[in-house]
Amino acid sequence: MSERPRLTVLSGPSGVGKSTVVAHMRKEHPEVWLSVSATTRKPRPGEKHGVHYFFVTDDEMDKLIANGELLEWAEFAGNRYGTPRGAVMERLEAGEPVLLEIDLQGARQVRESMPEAQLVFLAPPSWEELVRRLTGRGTEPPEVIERRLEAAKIELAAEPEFDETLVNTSVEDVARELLALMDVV
Ligand SMILES: Nc1ncnc2c1ncn2[C@@H]1O[C@H](COP(=O)(O)OP(=O)(O)OP(=O)(O)O)[C@@H](O)[C@H]1O
Ligand SMILES: Nc1nc2c(ncn2[C@@H]2O[C@H](COP(=O)(O)O)[C@@H](O)[C@H]2O)c(=O)[nH]1
Repeated sequence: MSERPRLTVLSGPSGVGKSTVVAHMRKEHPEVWLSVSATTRKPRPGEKHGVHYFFVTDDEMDKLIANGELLEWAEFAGNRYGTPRGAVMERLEAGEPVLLEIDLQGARQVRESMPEAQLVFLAPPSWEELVRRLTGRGTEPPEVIERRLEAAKIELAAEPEFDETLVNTSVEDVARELLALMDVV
């Protein structure tokens, strides 16, 4: 029997460009399966239920957690986020390359429960550029940006915990590097 492919976790501070890199990568390689998380955060304009996230109520999130349906979950900047366990396990069993885009707390939980997982940290070229990207995205009010930047300081300090670090200077370059780490190309 062939070895089960490793699960890859992509983490990094809010605004570093995780979603941008993953979207670019999946345009060329749709066979990379990206887990759709559940979240209590409200949708941003253009975000679709079941595509970008499963947008759930606090009660629904409580139930997902209580029923053990999440592989990992965390509270991040005032909202909860979690990875539905069933879909991830199905895809791994089917031999597909599986990617999770989650925060540091979630990455640490995956490391505990699935030590074979590959943890990749996406770093900004500089702190100033991270602030510019997060602010420039224009999706969060100033107080939420502040909370996310506070979290970013902790996340950047945790970079040595990861197996690999990619610096997001060029979306194209990082997408290529991530594909190589996932053994897709
Ligand atoms: N290499 C890059 N150079 C310049 N801008 C970039 C680059 N990568 C991403 N961006 C821009 O940075 C902003 C944040 O990117 P994105 O939303 O992908 O970040 P994220 O890490 O997924 O954030 P979050 O964790 O909050 O979901 C977006 O406006 C995006 O267009
Ligand atoms: N621990 C988890 N973190 C997750 C999950 N899904 C997304 N995230 C991370 O949350 C922050 C904020 O995301 P945003 O969409 O509100 O900007 C970011 O770091 C995501 O990677 C998850 O299932 N578990």
